[in-house]
Amino acid sequence: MSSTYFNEIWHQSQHECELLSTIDYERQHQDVETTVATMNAAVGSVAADADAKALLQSSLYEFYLRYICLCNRLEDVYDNMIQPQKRQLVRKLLDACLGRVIELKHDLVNIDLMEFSYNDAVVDRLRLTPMETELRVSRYFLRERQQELEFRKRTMQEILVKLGWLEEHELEETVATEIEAIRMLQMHERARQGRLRAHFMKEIRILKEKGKSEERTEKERSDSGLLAAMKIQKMWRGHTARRITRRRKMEEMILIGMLPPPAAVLKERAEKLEKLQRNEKRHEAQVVYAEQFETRQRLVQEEIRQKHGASMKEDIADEIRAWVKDCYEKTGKLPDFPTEDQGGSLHIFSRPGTESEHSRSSARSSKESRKTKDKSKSPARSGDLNVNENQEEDVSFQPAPSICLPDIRTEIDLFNDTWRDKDEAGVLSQAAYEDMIYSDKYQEVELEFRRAVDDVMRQEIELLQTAVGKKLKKSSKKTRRSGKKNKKKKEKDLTPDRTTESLYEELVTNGIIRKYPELKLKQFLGDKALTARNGTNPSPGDIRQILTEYCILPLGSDAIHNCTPLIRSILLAGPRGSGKKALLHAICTEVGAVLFDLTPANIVGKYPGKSGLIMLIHLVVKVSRLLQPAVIYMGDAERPFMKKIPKTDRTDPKRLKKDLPKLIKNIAPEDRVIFVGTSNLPWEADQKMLQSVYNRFIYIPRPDYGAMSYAWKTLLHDYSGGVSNLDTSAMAKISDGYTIGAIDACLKEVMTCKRKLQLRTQPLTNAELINVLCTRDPVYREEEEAFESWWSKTPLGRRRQRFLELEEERLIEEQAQAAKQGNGNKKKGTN
Ligand SMILES: Nc1ncnc2c1ncn2[C@@H]1O[C@H](COP(=O)(O)OP(=O)(O)OP(=O)(O)O)[C@@H](O)[C@H]1O
Repeated sequence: MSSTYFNEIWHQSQHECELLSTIDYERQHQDVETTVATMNAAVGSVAADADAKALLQSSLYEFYLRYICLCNRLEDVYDNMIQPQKRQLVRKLLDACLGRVIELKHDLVNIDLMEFSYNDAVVDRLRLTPMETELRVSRYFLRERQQELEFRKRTMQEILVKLGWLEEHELEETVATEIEAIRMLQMHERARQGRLRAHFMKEIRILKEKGKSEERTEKERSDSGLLAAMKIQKMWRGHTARRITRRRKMEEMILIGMLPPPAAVLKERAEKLEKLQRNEKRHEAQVVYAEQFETRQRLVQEEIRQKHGASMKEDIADEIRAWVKDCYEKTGKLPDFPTEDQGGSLHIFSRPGTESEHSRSSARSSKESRKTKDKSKSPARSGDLNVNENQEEDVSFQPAPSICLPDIRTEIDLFNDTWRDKDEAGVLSQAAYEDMIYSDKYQEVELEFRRAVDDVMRQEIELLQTAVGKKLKKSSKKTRRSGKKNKKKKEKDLTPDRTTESLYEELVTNGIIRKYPELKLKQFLGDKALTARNGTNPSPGDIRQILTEYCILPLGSDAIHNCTPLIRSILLAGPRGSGKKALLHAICTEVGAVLFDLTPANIVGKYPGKSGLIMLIHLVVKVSRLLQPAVIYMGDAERPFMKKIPKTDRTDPKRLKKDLPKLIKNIAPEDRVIFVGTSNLPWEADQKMLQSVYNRFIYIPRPDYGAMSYAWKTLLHDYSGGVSNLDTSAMAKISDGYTIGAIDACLKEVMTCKRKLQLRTQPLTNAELINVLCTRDPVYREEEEAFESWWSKTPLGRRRQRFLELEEERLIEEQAQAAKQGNGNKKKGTN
């Protein structure tokens, strides 16, 4: 597809984003106020309350879905667009929209009091398929860090080889040259011809020997030869006709989708598709143009500095002096010069060109302060559901004010000012526009010089004030603020003289940082739910989406992380084989994170003693901060908080009990680090402790029929190479209650190398799989109930429970009132 196509999509998306954000903005400022007022006023009225809530939910859900579709489109544009200035803008808009999706998600969780939100009516109204509502992980997370990730991978391999845990040849990726490949082909072809010739000679020899031994007449021999030839012909013709018919039938079945294509064809197709998607040429062009853009920016900036620097400084200084003089003449006093925080001399003059920049920068600074405020104080946007008891009682569902919407508006304004009406007809080059580089850099240089001139002017005014006899009052604000900063306790660095590389090597050597299998999130099989479900029974697609929103997006981009509610830790709970570790690996793979493993069994005997433990925590916190994004993992997350440890357990799981809450608290709001725990038995832990460590609790249930059927089909195809045509729907029904992990293990056991070779002559039967499957334990109803009951005791579960109880009480009250009224009316009627 051409750049013009993506340009068009971009313009359409901008237009839609403008519409969407305008309505969203208005809704935030008017709709919510009225809705919340209605909600608060309607304390006694069940119907009004429920209506208001439903209205708000459906409105938020609609925005949520529309933003998701928009983000997917913008992501596609960003991946394919080449022009660097447009890419810059699309990237900012994409990040802001992704941030808004996450904000809306948090609002929905607050309203639904469930981690998963559904609203079939909205999906139906927007005419969306479940696939369209799935948020895509941005490809730029990995693509723009490719070199860094490759370097890190190589370093890890080298360390592992040095330790002797990996074979050296695994390191070398043998890429054959063209000549080597031709030589190899020639060698094999000669060998093949040699084998054929040997075979042929052997047959001739056998025939000769036969001829000698059988003494027959010439006629007999020719008759029997003719007969034999006819027989062979007959057999061969029959065989080829059958083969052609079979092939045609197969092709027809594949064409109409009744059979999956053979593995080789599928692989070829997937490779072609991937190549097409990768669009390597566009990506190479992006890099080239981006480099050109950077070089031009640097050169233009230097040129402006040299050409206009002196006159710019003079003009600014003259302007300020004139202002001071003017003030002195009018008031008889020397004015106070605005501080740098206030914007310096920009605060005094609203110059064209500089004003917008100033307003934007001040908007940004105020936004930053808002962010820190929000992340540290406001529970509504903090992402932490472990609030105190009073808040737990609070079942109001007020959406929090958005931090991302102003960002979206800024980017839209920028687009409207610069790009919307730009005449690009006939412009085929994707190079950056020089005039834009010039004006951007001019403003930047002017700001830079203004700051320098402001400093000088401040000193000048100070001198003047002392000369006039009035001492300058120092800004008390600043000193107070710096005093506050100094009060902040700084963490002690236990390893000040060590390089990041040496710390990394130490942690890899000790197995704390570990290699993980590369697994994409889409490899976690299963679709999104087609219809609304209850909160504890999400589909695999819903789980993929929530982990994208809670973990992958904030870890993948700084911009998204800074504007979304902070989630420091998450607990994945589910039965054995439900894919908890697979999801952890998918999170790491999608963002290229470094994985720290603090599973109790993994740290046994490492960093012994109290000082050792302090060092371990210090190293994990420090290195994870240095090598962001990072995931700190703890398997068997319930074990540090278990009330009773079995005597057979020699892993000392309580070792980290006291330090875990501290470790989580040490994850600073600006760090792209997340703590992920997994557990099969979360109810065995002390719930208070568990809830002091984890911000979110996600239950991963066993798969439903749809996911199971899909998993059987996919896994069977992978294991058999597309040869087996087993009835997977029957298997999905039979294996109801098992996890996909159990199916995977079962297939691994049945599909041995020998069995795979026999598949063509001896097709796979259901009985073979069932025999192995029934040796494994399914997820029993009791276990499922234990998970559900455990989830209902998590902070969100408790809030939901409380809300349901209140609803029930109100409903009973309402019914009682209705009954009273009914009786009164009856009495009136009889009187
Ligand atoms: N939805 C799924 N899609 C694809 N593969 C899955 C899915 N669920 C589980 N698996 C596969 O099942 C196997 C076991 O999964 P995994 O080890 O992640 O489970 P787990 O929940 O961590 O188990 P345990 O609690 O026993 O450690 C893995 O090979 C994983 O890829």
